[in-house]
Amino acid sequence: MKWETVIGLEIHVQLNTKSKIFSSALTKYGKKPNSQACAIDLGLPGVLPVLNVEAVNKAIRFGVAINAHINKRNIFDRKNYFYPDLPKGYQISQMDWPIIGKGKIEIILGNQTKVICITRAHLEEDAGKSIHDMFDDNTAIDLNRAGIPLLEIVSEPDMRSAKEAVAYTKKIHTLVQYIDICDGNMQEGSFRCDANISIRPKGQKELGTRAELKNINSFKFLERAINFEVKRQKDILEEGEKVVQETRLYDSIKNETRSMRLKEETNDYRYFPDPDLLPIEISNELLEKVKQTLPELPDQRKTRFVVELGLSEYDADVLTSQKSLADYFEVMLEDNIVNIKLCANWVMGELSAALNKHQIDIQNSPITAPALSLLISRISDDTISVKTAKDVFKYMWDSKNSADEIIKVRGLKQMTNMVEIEVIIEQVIANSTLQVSQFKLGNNKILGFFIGKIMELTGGKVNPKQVNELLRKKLL
Ligand SMILES: Nc1ncnc2c1ncn2[C@@H]1O[C@H](COP(=O)(O)OP(=O)(O)OP(=O)(O)O)[C@@H](O)[C@H]1O
Ligand SMILES: [Mg+2]
Ligand SMILES: [Mg+2]
Repeated sequence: MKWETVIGLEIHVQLNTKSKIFSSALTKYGKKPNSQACAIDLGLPGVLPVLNVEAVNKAIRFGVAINAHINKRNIFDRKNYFYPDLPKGYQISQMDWPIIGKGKIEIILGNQTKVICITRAHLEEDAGKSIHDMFDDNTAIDLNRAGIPLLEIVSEPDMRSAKEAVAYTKKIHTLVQYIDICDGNMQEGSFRCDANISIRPKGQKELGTRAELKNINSFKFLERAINFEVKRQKDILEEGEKVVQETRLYDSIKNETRSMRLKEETNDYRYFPDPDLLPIEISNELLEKVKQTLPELPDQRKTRFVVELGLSEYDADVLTSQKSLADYFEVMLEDNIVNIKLCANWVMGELSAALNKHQIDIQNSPITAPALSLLISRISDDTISVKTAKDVFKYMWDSKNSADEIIKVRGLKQMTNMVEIEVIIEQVIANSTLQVSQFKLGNNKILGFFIGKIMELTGGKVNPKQVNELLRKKLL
């Protein structure tokens, strides 16, 4: 039987507000357990939640950025369930009237574009955290996370493969950082997703039964978890059995998913409007204001890179996939607008590789954008060859000295004296009679041999293009 995979994602975006959504407790990550939880987060009797307007503004920013419908009147509901990390016995969320309604996200896979519909995005508070490994057999609860504002973005079941799900998630991950509503830190859990997966016979309209994989916090795990789950469900159906609707956990070490609990139905939560909170009313003025403060969005920036800077779609896509990467690149162009393509290549190549290898964010790069820009100018003005530039880059990385200082101190400037270069070329030709005769017999590849020798003798300090031309002349 041919099966079709169906995926819908719930992405939890932690909004980067200073204080919590309903209290003034701070939201900093990594603080001492329970040092950032106040009476409101604990749900003690007699307290009242007070809405943090910043969280509302940030949710609206998302809605405006994806051009979604915004519910100008939206309502907080109580979602009731018992769990030790939820002291109130309910989570404040939004059910029937979410702040953001329908919207769309466009993803690109290879050379195909696909639209993924967004069902809704609602505001809610995060729960606390159970700590199982600190007190022997006891479990402790840290409520620092309780009450941190989340925007849960729910997609339609529109994705058909793990790759599409990853592309969609990455797109949202990039966007929320561009519009500065989330720090995007997946390791710290600021951006995580639940993947709902089902399969159905190809051509069938009705959806199959879904399993929900909770709290996935890396793109790699998302892809692996979905692929594992799809295979598990296929095996079940092919055995003639039924998939059960349940919540599962992805174990990244064993690369498998395990059942956590049967999935609750919506009505198990006994949702009802929170009587402690007024509906949120969004005025046209506020909407207008948010629109005006929105920065250039990733797609717009990408288009500008293609149209105005002449970059390829691919390069523009890579460079704009991270706001900080695109910012760095644009600072380089301030002094180097003639070498756009070369700057792009160095950011995506040498620099990204070094940052990756040392696990450093581009904001903390030991080589700043103006410094790299200068290095590139030294390639384009023929002071050094590309090969030498790669060495200079390494010295810059380690020493933080400028390209010019390094070139000077290490004597790396390219030889420009043609007479000297000619002498070396003639010397190489004179010592390579066999290779010369091979060249004369039509073996053009042998040129590489000569170039290699010349590079060796000059320590790479010659311009390969010049050498190539001269060499051909001398060999004829
Ligand atoms: N049969 C299905 N196969 C795959 N995905 C599905 C299927 N049915 C629903 N989905 C997806 O599951 C997600 C459901 O999220 P939603 O927040 O609406 O409800 P929930 O998961 O039941 O509730 P909760 O927020 O409590 O986890 C959506 O992304 C939706 O597209
Ligand atoms: Mg949900
Ligand atoms: Mg869910």
